[in-house]
Amino acid sequence: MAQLVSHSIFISSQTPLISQVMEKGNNISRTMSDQLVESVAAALKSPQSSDHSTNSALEGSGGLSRKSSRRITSASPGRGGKNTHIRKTRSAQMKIDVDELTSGAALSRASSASLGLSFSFTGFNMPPDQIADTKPFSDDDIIPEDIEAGIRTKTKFQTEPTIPISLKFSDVTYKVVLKGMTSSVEKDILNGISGSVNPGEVLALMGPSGSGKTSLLNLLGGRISHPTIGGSITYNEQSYSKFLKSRIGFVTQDDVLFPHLTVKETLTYAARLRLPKTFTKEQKEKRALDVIYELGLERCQDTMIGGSFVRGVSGGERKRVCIGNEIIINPSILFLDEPTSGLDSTTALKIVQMLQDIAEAGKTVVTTIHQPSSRLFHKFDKLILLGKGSLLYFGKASEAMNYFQSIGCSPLISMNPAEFLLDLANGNINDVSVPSELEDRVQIGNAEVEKYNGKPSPAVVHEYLVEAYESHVAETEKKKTMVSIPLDEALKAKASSPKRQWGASWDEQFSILFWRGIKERRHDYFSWLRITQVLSTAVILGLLWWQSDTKNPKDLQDQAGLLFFIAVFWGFFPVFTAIFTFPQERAMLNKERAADMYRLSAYFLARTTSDLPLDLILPVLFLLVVYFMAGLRLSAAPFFFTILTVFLCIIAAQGLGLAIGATLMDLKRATTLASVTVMTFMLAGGFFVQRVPIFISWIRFMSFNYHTYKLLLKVQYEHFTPMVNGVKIDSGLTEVAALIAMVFGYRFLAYLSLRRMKLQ
Ligand SMILES: Nc1ncnc2c1ncn2[C@@H]1O[C@H](COP(=O)(O)OP(=O)(O)OP(=O)(O)O)[C@@H](O)[C@H]1O
Repeated sequence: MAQLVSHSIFISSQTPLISQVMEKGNNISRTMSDQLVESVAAALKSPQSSDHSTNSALEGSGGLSRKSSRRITSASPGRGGKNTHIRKTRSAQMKIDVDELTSGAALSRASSASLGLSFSFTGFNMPPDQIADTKPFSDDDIIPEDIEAGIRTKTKFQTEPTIPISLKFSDVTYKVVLKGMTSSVEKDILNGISGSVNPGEVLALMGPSGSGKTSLLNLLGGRISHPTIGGSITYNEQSYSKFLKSRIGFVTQDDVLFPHLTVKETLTYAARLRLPKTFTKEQKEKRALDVIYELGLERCQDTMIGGSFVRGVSGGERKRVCIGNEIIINPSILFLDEPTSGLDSTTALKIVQMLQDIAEAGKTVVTTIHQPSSRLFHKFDKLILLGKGSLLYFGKASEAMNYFQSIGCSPLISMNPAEFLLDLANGNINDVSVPSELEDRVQIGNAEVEKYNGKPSPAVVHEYLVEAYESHVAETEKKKTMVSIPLDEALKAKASSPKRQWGASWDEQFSILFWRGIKERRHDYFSWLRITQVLSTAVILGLLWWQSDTKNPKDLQDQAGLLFFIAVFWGFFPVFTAIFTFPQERAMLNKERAADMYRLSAYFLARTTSDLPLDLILPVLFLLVVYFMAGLRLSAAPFFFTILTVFLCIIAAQGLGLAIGATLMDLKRATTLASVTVMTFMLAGGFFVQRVPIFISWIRFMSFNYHTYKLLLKVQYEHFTPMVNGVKIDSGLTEVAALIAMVFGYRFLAYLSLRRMKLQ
């Protein structure tokens, strides 16, 4: 019954729009409008099927109806000022009128909408081919007139219901301690920032470089936890909880992506790791495809992302992949740090338009933005203007200019509002009229006055703006944000649940990360450079020790030298490749762990084992060449044991590299430490020096070169001599045990270091 009532309300709220669409039939295709009317009529006749039919009428063909209605509103004379009103009327279930929020009615409407109790969500039901027909975000889609009018010809971003989250923050402060050589100083990054943003809204954080936008975004997104953070940040009136990690999408300023994965692989792996367990593998893969089509990435879906050394997709496409990575989970809140930086104005407009669409689907969107064009500026619902970490304005973006006018600051020439606001925030008042109160603050005789041609200095302007905001707006806005918003208790409880939500089981996480690792690094392993390096070393060794024999002690000593070199070569190589593993992936690991994409143990095991199959192919090739060219013991068992010994050495050495990399997380320091360690292990390896002083002899037992060398001697010579070059040949069990202990011990150390890094 409730559904029926809300359904009728919905139909009636849409009726004026539908009739407008019909009246302006020349703006949309006849067929589409006919379909629309038929579907609505059918929906009215059949309440049972109404949800779906109305939905499909307004959403399925909705791309056109919406577009048409936008055109109508923008084309209708005398309606210019009502554009936003009509947009809001249309998406009444999603969009919340800020003023209404104080009564709480709008949020409950938005929350019920987001929970699927209304009609506007269709879920990701459209098959990709149909979505492709609508061409939602292709570069070819935007027709020039539409760009001019700031209108995009696409369907809205559509997802299944999500938990609506209202974000409030009050008096947020943040300071950092800067440690100098002799003393430490505290630096205030944010000084008492308050504001709020609700489902259905886009909040833009604007301000000059260094004003604190990224810091505020990170705090709001739960990305910084620091004892020096003050004030309160709440999500649906509750503080940050682990559950929120899976409900928050966070697009960082730098694009953190794997360069060798294609767009499709990137999004598919993200979907498989992040979407809830309730989705099947096929559904997750379909979601990835849907996002590809939604973001207009279909033409580059099989192109590698690329990076500094690999040519890949364009900057705009890469940014869209980053956004796709986050919207794939259908987040309740989406945070974006400078999503349009470095993009041309058309691409930037497309991205901001998409954010607006996402917000209209009931999500909360917060984005920092550097210098938006006026077209972009008008797409934001709310605005925070920061200057040197202080709040200069918070409120509706559309009212920002009026506010500054009301405190006596207005542009003297026509300018983009964003440019004007940034000038003010920078304290630059050229081409800006300022109130006499501000001019009176210029003190004659002050050295600053000369410098700024008798105008107030940037510091004075900043002070005036902060005071003006405090006295005119701050209290009213704070009161508004203090108003409690009624929300379903079950939802509240869910959003504040301390429980984490993993998208995949541990086994699945391991398997996905394992295959992702292999795909990402396949190019490294099968690079001809690496293969040539190993094979050429093998051939040179084979030629130098060509058909060596062991008939007399001198020949035996010579051949033992080859065995020692093999032990050193396969100890050195893996350390220096493994060292890069974690420092190189640090940004990705931080990003993915912050989003709770997987357990650290699954990542660690997958990352350290996915290299193994490929790492073990090269030594086999190497030994096939060296073993037979150098004429080592020709029999199946010794050959097999030689390979096994080298494998063990490689895995132990890799462990050391992983531990050093994970502990230091800095390539320069890690390579320095590794070169000293590897050299020490080599010198203590038993070939160069036999009579090691007793107080330092323990170092041998830590050297994988020493154990590998001893095992290789045993495999080759145990049948005819008990000692070679002063090294005693024994059962080999101690060496095997020592190497196995290193394989696990070093890895355990690396794992602990990664855990510690997370705690930091
Ligand atoms: N951990 C930190 N240690 C020292 N200084 C910091 C730290 N975090 C932020 N800052 C400083 O705080 C100020 C605000 O930084 P933030 O990155 O938030 O600015 P922003 O407005 O996002 O700048 P941009 O637009 O250039 O990205 C800067 O001066 C920055 O150097």
